[in-house]
Amino acid sequence: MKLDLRGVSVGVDGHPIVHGADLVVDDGEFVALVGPNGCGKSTLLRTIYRALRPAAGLIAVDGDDVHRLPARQAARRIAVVAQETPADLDFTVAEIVAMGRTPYRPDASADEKLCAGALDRVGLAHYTDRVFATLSGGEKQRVLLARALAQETRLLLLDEPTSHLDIRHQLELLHLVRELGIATLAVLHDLNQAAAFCDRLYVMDAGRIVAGGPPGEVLTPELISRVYGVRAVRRTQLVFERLADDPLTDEV
Ligand SMILES: Nc1ncnc2c1ncn2[C@@H]1O[C@H](COP(=O)(O)OP(=O)(O)OP(=O)(O)O)[C@@H](O)[C@H]1O
Repeated sequence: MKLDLRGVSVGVDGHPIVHGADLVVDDGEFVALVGPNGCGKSTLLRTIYRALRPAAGLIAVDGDDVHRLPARQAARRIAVVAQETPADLDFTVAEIVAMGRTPYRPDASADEKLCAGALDRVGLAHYTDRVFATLSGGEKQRVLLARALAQETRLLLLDEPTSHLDIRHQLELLHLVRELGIATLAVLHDLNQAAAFCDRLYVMDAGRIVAGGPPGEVLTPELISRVYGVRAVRRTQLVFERLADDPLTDEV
């Protein structure tokens, strides 16, 4: 599954927000989209998952224009964890995750197994009967990732997927996404995390993509200073890793 954006411009309510964005996510790649608040990251992502239409340019998934695909076909190709959580309806966690199966012909027992597996992967297997509205922000975010996983697409879009998560769950989520091995485009704010987990990243500034490539090449102090208006300095500080990544722990 390949995502390919060519010259995508987007306006909202008559205001031009994104200008001529070129962006590619290859099969199996984990790509981050970073940039200052208000630069247009969510607007671009929303255009990829069809919440907005581009004013110009083409968004292709495996060569097909996503905005011309029937809704069900698009939903079989693209799963989304959006920034805004859905209205706090009275659905249970199981019902929310099962929504990921909507694009497919129902198969009760297979669907149930898939959804249970997806919830297990985000560490919420025991939450099936909880009412979604009663969950914490971080739990909601993980349930919505489970719904996206249950959708079994080859392309995953994530808008600030770690914003409500504590440091352990941030690492778990990023690790999980990387392990999925499916094409993923994620809006991230933490540049160190983006550099640690992503194959490549794109930097947006004022509606334009101003850089793209492997983190080590793109995230130079010069670029960070120009785009974010801060100085980037290498200093020793606490670095967080999953316990499972710790070689000492592995030996135990
Ligand atoms: N309806 C609208 N009318 C005018 N401007 C809008 C409208 N919707 C969004 N914008 C503007 O578009 C710009 C891009 O917003 P967007 O949410 O895409 O940014 P972002 O990069 O995702 O920001 P953040 O990091 O803060 O989430 C912002 O300046 C926002 O105020």
